[in-house]
Amino acid sequence: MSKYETVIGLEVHVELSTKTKIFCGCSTEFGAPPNSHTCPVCLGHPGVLPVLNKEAVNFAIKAAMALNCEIAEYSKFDRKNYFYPDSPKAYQISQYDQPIGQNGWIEIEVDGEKKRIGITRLHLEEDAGKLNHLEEGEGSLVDFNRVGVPLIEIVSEPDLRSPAEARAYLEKLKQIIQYTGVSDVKMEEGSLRCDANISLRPVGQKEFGTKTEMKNLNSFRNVERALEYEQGRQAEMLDRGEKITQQTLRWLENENRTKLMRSKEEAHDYRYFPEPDLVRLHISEAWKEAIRRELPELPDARKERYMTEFQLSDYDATILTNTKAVADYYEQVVAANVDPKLASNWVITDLLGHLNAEGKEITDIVMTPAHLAGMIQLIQKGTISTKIAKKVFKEMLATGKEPNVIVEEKGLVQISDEGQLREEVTKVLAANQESVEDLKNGKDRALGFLVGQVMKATKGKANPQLVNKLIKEEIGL
Ligand SMILES: Nc1ncnc2c1ncn2[C@@H]1O[C@H](COP(=O)(O)OP(=O)(O)OP(=O)(O)O)[C@@H](O)[C@H]1O
Ligand SMILES: [Mg+2]
Ligand SMILES: [Mg+2]
Repeated sequence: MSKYETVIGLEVHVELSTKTKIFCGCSTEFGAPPNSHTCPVCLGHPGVLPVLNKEAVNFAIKAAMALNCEIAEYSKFDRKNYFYPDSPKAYQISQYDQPIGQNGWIEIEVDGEKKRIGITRLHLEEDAGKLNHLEEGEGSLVDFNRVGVPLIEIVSEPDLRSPAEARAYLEKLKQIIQYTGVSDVKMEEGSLRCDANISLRPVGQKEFGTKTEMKNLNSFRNVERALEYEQGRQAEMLDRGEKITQQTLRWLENENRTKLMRSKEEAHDYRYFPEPDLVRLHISEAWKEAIRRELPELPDARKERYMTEFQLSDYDATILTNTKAVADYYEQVVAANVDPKLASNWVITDLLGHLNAEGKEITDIVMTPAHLAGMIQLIQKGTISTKIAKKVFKEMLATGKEPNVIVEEKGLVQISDEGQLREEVTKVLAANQESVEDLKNGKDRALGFLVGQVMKATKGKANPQLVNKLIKEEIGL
């Protein structure tokens, strides 16, 4: 047992997938040539005025609701002043004392234990530009395409107690946001970013210790690693009797350590003041209701439903509801009147297995849910065996053709004709006398072998149950 307790709070920035920026009509598209999506408003030219993008507000409210936040009746924007080359105005329009959402929570599960993590606030703000640092001494380039892309910042309570909990929180947060559809939450494209705050305190102490904040965390794995590193560094300092100073640190992934960026500023350093160019927002009950009606069923509820409605295990239901796209796909398969458990097996083992191996998303494939459902129906009806179905499945993925067409074209219909199969069985038995003897002497494994031989002889098309029965009949078991 460590003598210190770890305390972690995360700040997560999520880019909203509106078509245009938060205060002007520029496109938010990712990957455009540098500075091609800019205008006098997002570049902060003199005399221009911001116009609030209503969709960004709708998205922020939706996300806040999904995170169980109270939605403000009145919300306003504030200027956060700082100079840095990524910000052409030298201030960021953000929200200070009246954020869109407050007092929310999400539930995480680590090592089978469930825990609620509080969400202090969710506010709207504009993104900054992107700096590209050249070689040492060569300077930096700035790309303002990202300036003014709408962001929500989600600040957690310092409720997390380990790097593993921090990771579980991030995964859950990402999942919920992704379900709401307000962002694509891709950390690798920067549409989800995380700053991690961490402090240690002697076990049993009430007051929190002094925290440090880490930036430049570009994957969930790195968030966890950086927190583990910083937890160790702080513990060693405390062991030596040293004081932690409040600092902002940069995570150096390749060196597996943090580096000082700056000693941390306080809120008053930013000279926050109300944004004079934007009116206060009034979020009426009717507005809230309209958005609440658009909220989809969220991951936890959906998982519970899969367990009760489809009788799936906790494990299967968790995997199927991990992303909304997969859950939707699965449900469309089930809706076409196929056995939910069988559908679950095909989606989890075969479909997700394929996507994993190919590094693809479910939206990238040509096999529709109706096709998969059709194939499972062919198994249920006994038209094809499970073994043949694997071939059909591959073919559906490769060509996007309907299962019936594939079965027809390739002549894959299962042989269930007793006469025809008995002929095959007799041949196989004659050619494998040794196994026949083994089977007579009670070696059951020989049966599997003999069935396998018949399957082979029929190129997998024989109905295995029938072959089983016929072999036993022929041997007289
Ligand atoms: N002693 C502490 N140890 C660990 N985490 C803490 C501690 N105190 C606060 N935190 C966490 O630090 C985060 C502070 O985020 P917040 O956005 O409020 O402030 P900030 O980082 O100072 O502001 P900025 O947005 O300008 O970076 C929260 O997630 C909070 O839970
Ligand atoms: Mg913050
Ligand atoms: Mg911060």
